[in-house]
Amino acid sequence: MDLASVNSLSYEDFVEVFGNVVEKCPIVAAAVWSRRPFSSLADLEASYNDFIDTLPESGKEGILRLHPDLAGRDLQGGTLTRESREEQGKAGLDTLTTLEVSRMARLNTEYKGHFGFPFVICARMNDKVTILRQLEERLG
Ligand SMILES: NC(=O)N[C@H]1NC(=O)NC1=O
Repeated sequence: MDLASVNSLSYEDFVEVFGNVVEKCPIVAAAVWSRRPFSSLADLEASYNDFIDTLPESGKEGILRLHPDLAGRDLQGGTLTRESREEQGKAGLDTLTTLEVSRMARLNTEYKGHFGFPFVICARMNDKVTILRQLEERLG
């Protein structure tokens, strides 16, 4: 889809295409549609970033809270979005041992109890070793 096509999308179609750029937050796409026409892909990306940056802390925390746990019940239950399924799969989180799943669940629960939102990391740029290391480091 070229830029002219993106800029000519109805807001319904724009949300259909770009609604999960921010995991489970189609409202961001619905809001960003108002900023068209986009002069480039970078401009579209910047529009997303600008919208999120202007949210109050509670709004940013709300976006984090809609992220599925890594190797969590959504992955185990097959209810991840396509994007998250691919991302978590690339990190090898879909082939953890039972013991590793339990350890992730315990650490995720501890993290959410401490911070009030889930541990969020770019899974496709990590693997199960670095993800577990980062999770433990952030818990201190
Ligand atoms: N909790 C968390 O980081 N989840 C997201 N990260 C990612 O790359 N894919 C996800 O599902």
